[in-house]
Amino acid sequence: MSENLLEIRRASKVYQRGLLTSKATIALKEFSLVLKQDEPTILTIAGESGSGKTTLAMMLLGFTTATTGEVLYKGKNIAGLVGKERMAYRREVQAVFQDPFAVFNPFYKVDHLLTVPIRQFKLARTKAEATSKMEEALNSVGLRPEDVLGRFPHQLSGGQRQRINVARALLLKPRLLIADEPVSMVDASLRANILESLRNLHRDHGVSIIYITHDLTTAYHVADNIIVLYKGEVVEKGDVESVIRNPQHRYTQLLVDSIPWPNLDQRWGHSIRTSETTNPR
Ligand SMILES: Nc1ncnc2c1ncn2[C@@H]1O[C@H](COP(=O)(O)OP(=O)(O)OP(=O)(O)O)[C@@H](O)[C@H]1O
Repeated sequence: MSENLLEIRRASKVYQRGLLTSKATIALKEFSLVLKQDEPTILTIAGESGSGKTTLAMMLLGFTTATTGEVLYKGKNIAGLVGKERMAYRREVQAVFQDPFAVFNPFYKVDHLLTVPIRQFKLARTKAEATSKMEEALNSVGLRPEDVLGRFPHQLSGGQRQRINVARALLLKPRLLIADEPVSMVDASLRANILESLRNLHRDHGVSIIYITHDLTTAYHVADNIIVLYKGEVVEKGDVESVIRNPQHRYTQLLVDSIPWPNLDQRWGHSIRTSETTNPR
């Protein structure tokens, strides 16, 4: 029997009242999920603003804990990981966030973002090995090392910065990548490129990806399966093709219908998915 890479068991997150309100917010309600170790997949978590997507990402990365329920990584509750296991989890579960600028320190050259994990996780024994790993990671996201290394973050485009983030994740050879709106702040012309880097990460290195987005178009191009969240609850799930072509829940229907599919498809569908047709519905 295959061991689970990730299992979320009925996780809920309740934010207690804020300064101006006495109401508690249920950001996520009894959310469950299983990803198998030997079946790498790309799963989209879709939903509009406030549906609980980021709360889920924060929970998976251990930045916030579930109010009830649990998150297990390779069978162990992440809240209880210590020592080597915690280190392995921190290395094997990586994230790429929405704002490609936020993770960079403006005072360091972009190399810093790559050399820190190499040092922290002891990924190379010599400087030459470190350089070759960095170059390999950059090449695999379609960047030429000579174009980006030695530069400061503001000297790069948003698309280049986000691809460096993906390269950083790649360097660590994660088992699971949490990509929270990774292309929503990137120029449309570069989106396909970055999403393709993510798919390559999945295809070539067996990385499972949880792709969090409000945008069903990119989800359709990138993901195998989808879970639709509405106000913290799962309203629909299944393989992305069936859910988008034939949405059952009213909310998913609204999400699908609000998108001008044909135009978006024509522009960058084919490089990412080979089997699609022009209009999914
Ligand atoms: N730290 C917090 N304290 C109180 N309420 C919060 C907190 N973080 C999120 N919430 C609330 O929880 C709900 C879910 O928020 P969350 O950020 O997970 O949604 P989201 O789907 O990621 O939205 P967006 O796409 O806008 O980022 C929202 O109603 C939000 O206001």
